[in-house]
Amino acid sequence: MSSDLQQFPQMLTVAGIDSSGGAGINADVATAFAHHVYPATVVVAVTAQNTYGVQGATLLDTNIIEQQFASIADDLAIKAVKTGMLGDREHVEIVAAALAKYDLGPIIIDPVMVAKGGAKLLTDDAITAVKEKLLPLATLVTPNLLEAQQLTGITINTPADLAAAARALQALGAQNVLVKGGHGAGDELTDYVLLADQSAFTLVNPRLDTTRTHGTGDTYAAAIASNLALGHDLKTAITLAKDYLYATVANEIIVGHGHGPLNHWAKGE
Ligand SMILES: Nc1ncnc2c1ncn2[C@@H]1O[C@H](COP(=O)(O)OP(=O)(O)O)[C@@H](O)[C@H]1O
Ligand SMILES: Cc1ncc(COP(=O)(O)O)c(N)n1
Repeated sequence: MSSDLQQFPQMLTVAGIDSSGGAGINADVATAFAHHVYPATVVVAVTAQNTYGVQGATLLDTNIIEQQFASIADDLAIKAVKTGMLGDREHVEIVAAALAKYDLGPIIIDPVMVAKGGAKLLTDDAITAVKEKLLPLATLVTPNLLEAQQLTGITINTPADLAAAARALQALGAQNVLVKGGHGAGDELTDYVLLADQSAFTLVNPRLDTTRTHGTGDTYAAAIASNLALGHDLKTAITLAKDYLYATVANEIIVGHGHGPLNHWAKGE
């Protein structure tokens, strides 16, 4: 049973733990399980948070982060990796170095900067490191509108701005770009995808009237990584992930009293 072909599909999430279970690594693990994909984890940060906000965060020692990567790379057969909360410049650089060192399959970079409640999950001085060290490694980068603006310096008001920002992210080194539209105005939310071959498409869905959106970005990127680990091509992986994400928002579960978590079981089985 040593052949790679016989290995169960495996993905890796490199991110922070959310004590309330709805975002970060917790969301990624739930998403991978829902896709019948085995999740491994490199814990970068531990947060104290709930559906009201983030009450505390600690970044782990960089040595144990490097060791987690080495342990996983020595044994598992990771077919796709995603990153989430990385905290500060030093941790962005450690993670980028490990992603460059090991072959973990396609790399999905979710450039998490600010939590739904407004807490900063990435220091300002780390943004340059994200641009210079992480984006050149990215098979796909998945910023929300605010993150796309921060990374490119382009203010996004129109579809033309959105396309320009996606092109600018490609110019920074990301092969493919998904700008998420959850922070947009109006009744419809539009995600914009620019692929490596320069083709572009949008994914449009109605805005659901809910505050239970804690962990949407993490869940989306983890679903894409899971679909890639299952062998889907990138466009299919994104499209299937969007359907999954929509179902997790549409089929509410009641947990907590603020921005509640998603229903990761929404697709059944
Ligand atoms: N209220 C909502 N109804 C339906 N889809 C939503 C809602 N809020 C967010 N989403 C979807 O979740 C995805 C991620 O949302 P977004 O807020 O842009 O990113 P992030 O969670 O990283 O801040 C997007 O595809 C967006 O369409
Ligand atoms: C550990 C961790 N990682 C990521 C997020 C972002 O999730 P959201 O934007 O939905 O609050 C979070 N709140 N906590």
